Amino acid sequence: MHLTRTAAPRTAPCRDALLHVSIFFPPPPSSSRPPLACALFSLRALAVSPHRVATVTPSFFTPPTAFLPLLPVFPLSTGSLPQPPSSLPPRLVYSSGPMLLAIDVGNTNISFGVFEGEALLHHVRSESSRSRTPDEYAVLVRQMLALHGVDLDRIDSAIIASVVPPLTDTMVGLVRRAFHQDALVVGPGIRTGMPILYENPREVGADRIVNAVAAFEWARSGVVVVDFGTATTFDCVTPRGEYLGGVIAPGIQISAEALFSRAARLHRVEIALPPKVVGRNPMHSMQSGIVYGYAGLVEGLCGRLRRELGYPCRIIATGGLARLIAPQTESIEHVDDDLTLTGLRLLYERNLTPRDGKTTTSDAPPTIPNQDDASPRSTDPA
Ligand SMILES: Nc1ncnc2c1ncn2[C@@H]1O[C@H](COP(=O)(O)OP(=O)(O)O)[C@@H](O)[C@H]1O
Ligand SMILES: CC(C)(COP(=O)(O)O)[C@@H](O)C(=O)NCCC(=O)O
Ligand SMILES: [K+]
Repeated sequence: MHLTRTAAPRTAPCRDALLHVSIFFPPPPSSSRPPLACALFSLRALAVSPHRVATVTPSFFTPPTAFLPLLPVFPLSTGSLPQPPSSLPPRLVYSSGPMLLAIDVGNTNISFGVFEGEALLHHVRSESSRSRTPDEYAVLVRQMLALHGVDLDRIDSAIIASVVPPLTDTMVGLVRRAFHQDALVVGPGIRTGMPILYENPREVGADRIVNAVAAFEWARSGVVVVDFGTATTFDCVTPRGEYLGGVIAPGIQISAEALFSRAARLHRVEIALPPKVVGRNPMHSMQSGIVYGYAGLVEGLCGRLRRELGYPCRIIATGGLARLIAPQTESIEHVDDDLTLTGLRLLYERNLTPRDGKTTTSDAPPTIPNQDDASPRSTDPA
């Protein structure tokens, strides 16, 4: 499908090591410094090593081409600014294009991701509070994004996946108030490109579909995605890219909370790796049960799923505690903290029209059926 969104800067997602830097400059007429000096000055002032700069997003640049001299700044800089190691060449991106706000509403946290093209530039989180109003969320999100240096005027589209029904409309309201846009909501009628073989596709959690879409894009084969959220979900995609269904298990944190609150002598412990499987105090004993017990749950379920599915499948994980559990398992091959946000971006792109670059849900058979669709099965031909 041809996309009409402004061509994206392509930056490899290497967020562990690299930073995305937004620098705010005074408009050229009022600035006494040339842009190149401004960039060096700003990075030094922020104590940012150029080694770690993945993208630089200059704001208030008019016109962008005036700042092309910035491009060779880091690779060529010598003297007080060190040369980047050859294994980590800085990837500088100069752009002032539109940005997409992706909102993932889980039962514990709401994640807000800002994409420019395929690059996730910023990621902020808030708790999933049902008592905040859309106005309160609008202020909160604008402030959080501004703190990250996001040029808020560039957010021209939004997509929401929510598994907390009362928060869905709140998020739609937030996007209207804060960004004057109508958000696309993942639900009945949107194109996913993925046939949904759940008995009743309307019952499956939007986050599970979003994860499945991103996981299949990653694997391009049969795949199981494990999301360590409030619940731990396992979602299976066939080698043909069909969503089959999966498993909902009690999440790690809520399982542990049940243990702490129901046993009189057990107090809350940090969910962390204990030194050994054999715990010799209450804290280590509980940590062992929680972490290794949960790793066992994951291994057991992945084995059963593999046997039942009968096709080779890759296994990818995401969610709050994925990085703690995944290394304790043999089945999980890869952890992607941003998998759900990536899935939201993919779904947004799949619902763009080539005509005007805005999303529509009307001109193709939906994958998540409308509420009045009597058929329980989805047959997206995409
Ligand atoms: N960065 C983190 N480090 C440790 N625990 C986390 C982190 N993020 C989330 N958690 C824990 O993981 C659980 C699920 O988080 P999250 O993935 O945000 O769930 P949901 O999508 O259901 O809102 C929560 O209980 C939270 O305490
Ligand atoms: C299973 C879930 C509770 C997971 O939510 P999360 O842990 O991400 O907050 C959510 O996807 C949900 O409410 N699903 C509806 C039921 C289903 O998917 O079958
Ligand atoms: K989630």
